[in-house]
Amino acid sequence: MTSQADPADAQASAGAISIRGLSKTFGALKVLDDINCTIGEAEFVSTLGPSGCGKSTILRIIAGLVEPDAGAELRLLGEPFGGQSDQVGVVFQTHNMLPWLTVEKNIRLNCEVRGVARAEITRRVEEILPVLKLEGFREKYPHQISGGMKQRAALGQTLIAQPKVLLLDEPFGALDALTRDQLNVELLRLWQKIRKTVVLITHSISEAIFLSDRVLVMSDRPSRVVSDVRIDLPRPRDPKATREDPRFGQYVTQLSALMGVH
Ligand SMILES: Nc1ncnc2c1ncn2[C@@H]1O[C@H](COP(=O)(O)OP(=O)(O)OP(=O)(O)O)[C@@H](O)[C@H]1O
Repeated sequence: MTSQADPADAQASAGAISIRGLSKTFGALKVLDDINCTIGEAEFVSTLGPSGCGKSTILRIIAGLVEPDAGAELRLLGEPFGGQSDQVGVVFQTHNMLPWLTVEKNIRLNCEVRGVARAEITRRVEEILPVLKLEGFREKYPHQISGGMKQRAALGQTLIAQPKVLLLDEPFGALDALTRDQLNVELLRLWQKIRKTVVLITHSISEAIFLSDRVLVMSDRPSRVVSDVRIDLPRPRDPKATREDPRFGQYVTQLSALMGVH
């Protein structure tokens, strides 16, 4: 995404996601106020902002789950938005696996309902399960696996449909700090392999820095993009080396100040 002050408008249509003049009002509550940004293809962008500022609302609009106010110009992969799209996959904080299906069957389901051929679904499952470290748990039911595994399976449910854009709404937010750190490392490894466009919502400044190419900072409601920070840390990123890089600390200081956290 580019900030509102960024003169990259000419390249807007080249991005995976292009948002111009996006506002959203729920009744009397103005949540989003003229959001403008572009997210490039294969870019990993995180969004930070105060609680309730509208981060999830932006994601839900991109996912076609919420209507923006009139006047917004939204493009997905160069095309005007047209509601929900197969090109977009979403993972929320809480998984939506069906309790009566195994991990594998839950993952297959997203393709089965789309009419993908059985053999092709099997091919994709065999590719995805090892990447998500779920091979040994394919026959387990959701209640038999840990919270971290459930969120990995939720990622699998989305990835199997091969979306070009991945929207992650605090996917590990409900997990303990250690599991969350581990899953972030795995997410990064996965992203380095699949290189999809990712938009992540998080409350964690260090998580945003560790994972992202750019971090967008939003203001309080009515919310705008107040800053767009490019994270210039080398990839692939090793957790220890990245956190020990002096620039990591500088980004923490910069983003903390922007967030009003001192
Ligand atoms: N469908 C809806 N109807 C009415 N109000 C809504 C609806 N969805 C969101 N809101 C309101 O819009 C505001 C922004 O909500 P949103 O969930 O997008 O914020 P957020 O930044 O993701 O919050 P958090 O960081 O706490 O998860 C909140 O005040 C919320 O109550």
